[in-house]
Amino acid sequence: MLSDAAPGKLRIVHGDVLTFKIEKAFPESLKRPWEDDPPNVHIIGNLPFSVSTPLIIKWLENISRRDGPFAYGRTQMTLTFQKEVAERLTANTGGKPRSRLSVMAQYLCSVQHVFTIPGRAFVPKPEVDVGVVHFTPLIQPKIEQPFKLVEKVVQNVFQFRRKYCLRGLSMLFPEAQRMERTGRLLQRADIDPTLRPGQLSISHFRSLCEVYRKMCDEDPHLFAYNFREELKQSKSKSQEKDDDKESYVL
Ligand SMILES: C[S@@+](CC[C@H](N)C(=O)[O-])C[C@H]1O[C@@H](n2cnc3c(N)ncnc32)[C@H](O)[C@@H]1O
Repeated sequence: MLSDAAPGKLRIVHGDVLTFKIEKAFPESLKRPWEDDPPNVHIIGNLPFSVSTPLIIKWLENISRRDGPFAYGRTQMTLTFQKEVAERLTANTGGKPRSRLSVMAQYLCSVQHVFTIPGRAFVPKPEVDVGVVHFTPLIQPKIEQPFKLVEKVVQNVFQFRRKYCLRGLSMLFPEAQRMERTGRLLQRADIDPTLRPGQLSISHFRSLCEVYRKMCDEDPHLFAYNFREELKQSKSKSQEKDDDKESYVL
């Protein structure tokens, strides 16, 4: 009905936004160099919250690679989120909602919580209020390292959000050299180890990512290191030892 009402002006595509190739949806002529003003393509979404949060992570990674919807240039986005997620996306350093999402969004985009829509504006009324967030990709990201590397550092820092940042960062390193290498990372990045995750600014994260990148270049196994795997392996080794003991007793 909508496309009939606006012939030639509106095309409705039925599909899954998680797999739809937006980079093929518009003519090539709309493409703009990255450094120019944003192109005449705007993503507007009011999706279920279970879709919008994984989607923004996927689109942030697309921004870092300048592909997907950002093959047209610095495509702007206006999306809705649960209000608390909108507050995390836009939180400043030291703010209560400061989180992994704040750093991941703000190192790549200028992010603005434009307004909040009260839950009562919707039928049926959701349990939560809705935040409308506007994103404009930055010409120059504030951290110039691969997305996955930034994600790994940020994720590790925020996994112990009430502890000193030292705690989460230490999990980037194998247990055997954990304390020594964490100390070296913090010293080389010139970061106070007793800062809490929420107190770290984007430029603190930039220094941490740069030094961690150098450490990964020096040790090619480091980036693949996952402390959960090490934990699992050491648990299964001690389980094996216990099993051996039991069979001896039997
Ligand atoms: C909150 S409603 C918004 C409806 C309408 N766009 C509006 O703003 O009033 C969310 C809509 O997202 C659609 N949706 C859910 N998952 C989707 C997905 N993976 N891809 C595309 N649309 C999706 C639902 O069918 C539903 O129509």
